[in-house]
Amino acid sequence: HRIYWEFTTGARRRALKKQKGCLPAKRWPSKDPILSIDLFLQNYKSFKGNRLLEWWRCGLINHNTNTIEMRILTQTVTVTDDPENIKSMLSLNFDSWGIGSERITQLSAYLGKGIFTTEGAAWKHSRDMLRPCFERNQVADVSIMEKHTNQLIVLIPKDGSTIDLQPLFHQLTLDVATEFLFGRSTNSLGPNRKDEDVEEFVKAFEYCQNPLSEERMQMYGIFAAFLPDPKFKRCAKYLQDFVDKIIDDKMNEKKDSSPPSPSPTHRSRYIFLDELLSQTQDRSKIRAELLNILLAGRDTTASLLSNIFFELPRHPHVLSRLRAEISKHIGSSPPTYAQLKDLKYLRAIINESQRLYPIVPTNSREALIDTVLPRGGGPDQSSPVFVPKGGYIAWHSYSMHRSPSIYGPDAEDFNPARWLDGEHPSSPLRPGWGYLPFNGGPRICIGQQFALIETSYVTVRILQAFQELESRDAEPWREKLTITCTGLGGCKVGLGGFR
Ligand code: HEM
Repeated sequence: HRIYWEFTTGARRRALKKQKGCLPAKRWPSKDPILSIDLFLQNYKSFKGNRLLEWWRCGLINHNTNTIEMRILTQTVTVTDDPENIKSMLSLNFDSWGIGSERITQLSAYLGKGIFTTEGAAWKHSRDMLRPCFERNQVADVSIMEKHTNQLIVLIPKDGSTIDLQPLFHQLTLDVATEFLFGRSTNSLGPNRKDEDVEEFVKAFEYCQNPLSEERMQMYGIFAAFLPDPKFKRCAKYLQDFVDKIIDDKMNEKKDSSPPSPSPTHRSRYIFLDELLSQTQDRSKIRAELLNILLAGRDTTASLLSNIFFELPRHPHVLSRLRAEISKHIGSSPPTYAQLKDLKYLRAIINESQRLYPIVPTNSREALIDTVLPRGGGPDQSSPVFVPKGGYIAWHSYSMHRSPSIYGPDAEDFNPARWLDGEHPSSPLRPGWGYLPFNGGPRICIGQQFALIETSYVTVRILQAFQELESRDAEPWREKLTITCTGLGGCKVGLGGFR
């Protein structure tokens, strides 16, 4: 078998390496030459201490490289924060890379088969069905956001007492996403809210996204990752039942000859759930598509809002400049889409927040065929690196976004001015593939514009409503890493000067 392999696959690989001039990437040294147990334990300890992202970033810096190979237990992973390598995987060489069998297995277990868990024709079909939701005229209709943001503002204490905005942002983005995509909101912030159902749903989603929860790590320690998890199954079932209820309600509404329209704006909107129901009656397919899009649209924008309101009160000059921009361009009335697009400083704040705290700070792809990364091999890391079929590459936007070679010596500071031409030594800043909050290439985030408008809308409305914003948390930002990343301590603030 080995001789046959050397003459076929082996010979093909050697030829490819020679043709492209491939050299091996640096290897992260390990005390245990077989399973790298020491590296596994260091990863585990960093994850448990909520500092895995920093640990990886420091690893790359300390090894003086942007691309490094690491063996953990039975798997070899190449970690890179080199924009050229990321561009090659996500765009130039897109067809050679898949989202990875591990991701498909893990996410399908609770989401089913949808845009996040499929590839090829099935993925394209899901994406084509979703695309009309995010056309300009859909995203520009900010009326949905007004209603839900008002409901959130009602729930904020007006006397300046401390409130954690993070859970409220999670409810808000769920309410907005369900109304936008399904034509019917979970309305968890509304006056007649059925809190318990939505709370359970959010908890179940969070559990499934983070099977290595603190609860399980405390119970089983390092073995948590390898033991069966009955709670995961219960949570996955809860998610399915919750979404089934939305589907049933919609079907019943359709059966009813004169359905009460929830809002006049809906009649002209493209509603994703309506489109799904017109294409298939297969409940598991509909459910999977809904859960997939909820994974994307829910906690991502909530985490971004939470990070922005974490930073704003810590930088009074940034906050007052933003207030000045809002009063100049909008005043105190609800903003329009066009006005929001005009807020250059707000956009710089959003960019800066996503730079320092990317919501998807690390991601991976699996080689579908023998292929190469353009850089990272050899003593100066400038040669291509060979990646065999099945090889895993993890890229690290978190460390790329903090790289002084792209953002200058103050890369670790929160400074929105770096995004404004002429206001920072590294200006004009054009990081290209060195800035990737929404990914790039054919699988770029389809909800990017929607997320930016929602974030801008909510930020403006809260600042219009409250003249005072204070941080009530002395702790620095720390990561809470699941498949996305949010601030561990939430977003504790005091809001006053209500008008
Ligand atoms: C700040 C908010 C958001 C961030 C940072 C974000 C980021 C991302 C990233 C990095 C990906 C690529 C994932 C991968 O390839 O592995 C992605 C994909 C996606 N996002 Fe977003 N996203 C946000 C908000 C939204 C919203 C609000 C929606 C929809 C309502 C959405 C829908 C999607 C979808 C459907 C995909 C899958 C695209 C595909 O595979 O073709 N996202 N997002």
